[in-house]
Amino acid sequence: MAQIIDGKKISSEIKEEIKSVCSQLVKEKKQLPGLVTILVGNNPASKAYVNSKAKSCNEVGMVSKIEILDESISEEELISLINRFNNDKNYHGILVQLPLPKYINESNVIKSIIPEKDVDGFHPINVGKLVIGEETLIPCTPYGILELLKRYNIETKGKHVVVVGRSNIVGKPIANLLLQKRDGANAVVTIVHSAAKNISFYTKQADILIAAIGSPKFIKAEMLKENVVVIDVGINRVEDANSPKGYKIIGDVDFDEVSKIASFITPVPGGVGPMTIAMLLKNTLIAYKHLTKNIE
Ligand SMILES: Nc1nc2c(c(=O)[nH]1)N[C@@H](CN(C=O)c1ccc(C(=O)N[C@@H](CCC(=O)O)C(=O)O)cc1)CN2
Repeated sequence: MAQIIDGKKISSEIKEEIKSVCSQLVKEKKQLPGLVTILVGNNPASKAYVNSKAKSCNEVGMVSKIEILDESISEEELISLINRFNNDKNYHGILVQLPLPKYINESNVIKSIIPEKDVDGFHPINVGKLVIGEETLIPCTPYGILELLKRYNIETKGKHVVVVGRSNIVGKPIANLLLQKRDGANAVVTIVHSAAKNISFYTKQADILIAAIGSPKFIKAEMLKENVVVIDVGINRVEDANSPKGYKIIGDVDFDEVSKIASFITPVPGGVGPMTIAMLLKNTLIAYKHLTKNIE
């Protein structure tokens, strides 16, 4: 039976570490790190994530602001708001909750955030730095996966990591990070996606499997080898008549079957998800440090 990788526990530990840094800043009467989160429209899941980010900021002692904008806002108005925060010294991190309404060009919006405040790590300058192995703000979910592997002492050097999914938020950045030699994981990486003719051919070779496809229970035990490490990034809402909410969250991996053959596995919920917010706080602290030079 696989050992559970407890993202909830690790994310709490990271938040405690950040909280103690913020307490020290208070003692030294220094400015506190600040994060502004921008939400366009009223997608219930996005609203919940934004509230959760603000709550976590408050818990660790960071300054936090939520800007909720009507779905009818124009791209120009959104970018002009971002520009205001680009120049606001109270906020060191700016995050625009995704997805955006279809009529707003996501790429234009991401590019309008100055790279120094881009705590999502989605700006092309930060993406480029990540790919060439330079220090930068790393997208929160991949950063969380690296932290889980590190804190569970899971060796990646020379291991074959198979990433299923090629999104800009998870698949591409985690593949690049795990590939890195200098200060990196030094793994052998394969990216598989929906156009692959025989996905199992690739997944069966994985020492570490990262599932980020957005398809409930897509990864089955017979697609994997014994003792594989399984990281499930999927967050899929499926109907559940037994839940008061009417739905439950499940991952991209068939947890019940796969946990019988894996050596380590992340659950959903409680695995990678909580790490996304913990690493957002960490990125806000890193951005603060660079912008203010207030911490060694
Ligand atoms: N600007 C961004 N937008 C989005 C990102 C992102 O990193 N930046 N990621 C996702 C949503 N997301 C954060 O924004 C996020 C997703 C899931 C969780 C989480 O803690 N999940 C829990 C389950 C929560 C539930 O019950 O609904 C878990 O897996 O245990 C946190 C943050 C898309 N948008």
